[in-house]
Parts: sequence; structure tokens; C-alpha cells
Amino acid sequence: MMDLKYGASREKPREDAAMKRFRGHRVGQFIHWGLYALPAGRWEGKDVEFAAEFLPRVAKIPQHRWEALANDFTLADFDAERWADTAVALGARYMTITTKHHDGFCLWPSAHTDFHMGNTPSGRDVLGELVAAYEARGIDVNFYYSVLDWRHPDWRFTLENDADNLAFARYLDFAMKQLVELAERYPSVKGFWFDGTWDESVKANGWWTWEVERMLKERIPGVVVNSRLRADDFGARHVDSNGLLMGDYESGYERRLPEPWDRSVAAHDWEACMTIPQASWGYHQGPWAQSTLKHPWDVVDMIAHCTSLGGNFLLNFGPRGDGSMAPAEVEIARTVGQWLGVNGEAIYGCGFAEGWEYPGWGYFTQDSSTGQVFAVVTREPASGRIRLELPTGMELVGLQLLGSAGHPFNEHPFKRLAGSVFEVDLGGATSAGPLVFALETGAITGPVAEKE
Ligand SMILES: C[C@@H]1N[C@@H](c2nc3ccccc3[nH]2)[C@H](O)[C@@H]1O
Repeated sequence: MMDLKYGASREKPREDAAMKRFRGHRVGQFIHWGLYALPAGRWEGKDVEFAAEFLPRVAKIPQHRWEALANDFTLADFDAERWADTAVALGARYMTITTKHHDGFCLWPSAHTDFHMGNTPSGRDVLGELVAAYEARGIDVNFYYSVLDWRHPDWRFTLENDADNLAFARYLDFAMKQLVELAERYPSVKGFWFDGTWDESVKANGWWTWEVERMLKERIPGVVVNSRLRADDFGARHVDSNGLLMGDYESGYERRLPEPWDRSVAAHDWEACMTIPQASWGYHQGPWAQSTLKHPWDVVDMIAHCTSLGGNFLLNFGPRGDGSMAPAEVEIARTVGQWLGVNGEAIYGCGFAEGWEYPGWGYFTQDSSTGQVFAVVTREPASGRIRLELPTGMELVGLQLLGSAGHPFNEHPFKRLAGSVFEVDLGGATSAGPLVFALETGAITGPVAEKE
């Protein structure tokens, strides 16, 4: 093991109450909102693909024209209560909001820049309103902060000379001041989600990333920080040069989940973040985005996939320029939330089911407190029958379709194929969306007929 000054601060996952709470949430609402929601992927009458929050870069918009958008950021239809209601409808237990994205615009009245909410027509403290509304509903708030800042004069992608080093040192000082400001203004925040840390300039300053994590945890005990912030003494990111995870959970899964399903992922805490359109985080009004919205059952599959490997799933919403949520995204939230309302006991507080193999037709999840195992069937076989392979030595005693107490299905016969392998005919099981069964199991106590 190398002796690292700025490496991982622990070898094992955190087991304190704040981390257990974050781990048990399983479902979060990501929100990307800023000036980019105004053009919404369209500039000078042309749709620009792959460019909602990336529009100023892709469309090469002059800085002064981008900054002028602040004058149109009136928040005419922004209502933090309505946003929080969407999180409740989704069944989200936490929310992560972009306090400052790559363009440098701040959703709070920062004392360290002029590019913030205070210099917009309404002057409203968006972060303050959101923290109040979400916490009133018992939903934890986390802050996304982009270290990458396209606007700040001292930002550098690389450090070529002393002048660059001096400038970037000024930038890191500015960013640290903003992070102290966020921690002081909003001390109830439960986590920080860092982004924009892949450039050489940041990787050469692992000490700063270590200092940021230390400062936040000193000011907000229990606060949760993602691995994406961190670089070590040698510029290694997420995982230090000794192979240990930095930060409190792995956050490299951006618009992707662990594929193929791999039990090794369950060794540490992690989170996947996902867009509802194919690739747009900020609201994009064009057909490129709006014709690619995910189906609610795809979202349910992703939630169960993450839970089955001990990870959280952070589903992104891109509110429109006036502050209203996009109706199509709200509808998806409602449908997923209704499914969670019936089947959430297989997700919330659940994780990897030790000893259960990946079944192919969905996922096994296990309640971390009770040990109850669930089967989440997201890809029903054409035969209508699923093969249930239990850990060796166990047998299936019964199964209960969630949300259907007393339903005839629950007396449904199933058959042993061999040893700990059973087959369940799903016929007669009805549910809105993927089926979930609570499995009643026991140890095989006597000889069993081996049929296959
Ligand atoms: C969570 C996501 N991370 C940002 C991002 N910036 C990128 C720059 C290069 C490649 C991928 C990126 N993703 C996206 O804008 C979104 O905020």
C-alpha cells in the first residue's frame, strides 16, 4: 500500500446513521435547472442536439449573450412546493439540485460572484425555497456543485505554466469559498454531489479535493460526499492509487448501470444517475429529446437493478425555463411512484441478496433489516413461467404477490424442478407494472426428488 496524503479516508463503507439513511433511500430525484432551461436546446431558431445544459459550448454562444439570459430568468412559474410534490409522487426519498452547473450560474445569491439569482428579475433564493419545501415533506436535499466553471476567468482545463497555476489556485480558492458559503447558508443539507472534476487541472490538485471533503464533514457532521469529487496524490479519481474508494459512495454511473450485472459492485455504496430523455439533463424542447423519454417500467427496472446491487438510483428532471416541471416527466414520476407505493418494500431499505444468483427475468433484492428476499420480475418470460433458483439447501415454502393480500395467486402452486430450483407459473398474477413477490423460504430438511 502506498502512503497517500490525499487518498481514501476509510477501507470499509460508512456505517453511521447518516450514511445508513442515505443508503436506505434507494430512489432520488436529480434536478438540473439553470439559465440553460430558457433556450432549452434551441438557439437562433435551430435545435441543437446533445445540448441543453451544454448549449453555450456546442452552439459557441458569446459569454455576454449567455449572461443576458439572467434577465429573462423570471421564475414566473417556479413553485418549490410543486417540485417537492413531484418528488413525493415519484417516491423519491432525497433530491439533488444543481446549485451551479458548468456555466457558472448560481441558484443562490452568492457573495463570491455576480452571476447568481440575486441578479435576476425575481432575486429569489431558489436553493432556500427548495430546501424548505423538500424538507417539509421529509425529503433530504443534496447539492450538486460543478467544479468545472466555463465562465470564471481563473478556471483552467490544464496547467501549462506558472501563470496557469497561479490562476487556478485563485479559482480553487473561489470554489472553496462558495462551498463554505453553501454549507453555512444551508446547514441542513445532507450531501454534496460534485461534478466536473475530470480535467487535468483538478486531478493535479488532489489536496484541494481532500480539503473540500474534510471542510464539509467538519461543518456538517454526517454529510455524504460522492466519489466524483476526489483525486488523490497522483491524480487517481474515484478510487485512490491503493484501490480504495474515495468519498462515501461511487458515483461514476452516469446514464449507465453496471452491465453485466456483477455482484462485485455490491461491495461498496454507489449511485447511478439517469436522464429521462436519452441524453439531456437540462430541459430540451426538441424532438431529439422529447421523442426519447423512458417508459416508467424501464425506470422501475433500473431502480430494481440498482437496489439488487446495493446502489441508489437518481432520476433526473429538467424543469422548463419558467420554472414549471415538464408534464411528461411528471407523468412518468407519478406512474413510477404508484408502482413504488405498492412494491416499495422490495426497494426502500433493501439491497444485495447474498447467495442469490442473477435470475435473468429481473432481480432479487433483500431487506437489510429483516432479511426478507423479494423477486422483482421486470422481464417476464414468454412462457409466463419463471425459474426460481434459491441458494443451495433452501426451498421455496410460499410466495406472496405484493399488493395482493388474499389474492388467489398467493395460494398458487409452484413446483420443484430439482433441489433448490423451483418454477413458478405467473398466470393469474396481475399488477400495474413489474410483478414483485415476497419469498417465503426454508431449509431443505429431508430427501427431495431430483427432477429436471
Ligand atoms: C450529471 C451530468 N454530468 C454533466 C456532464 N458533463 C460532462 C462533460 C463531458 C462528458 C460528460 C459530461 N457529463 C452533465 O451535464 C450532467 O450534469
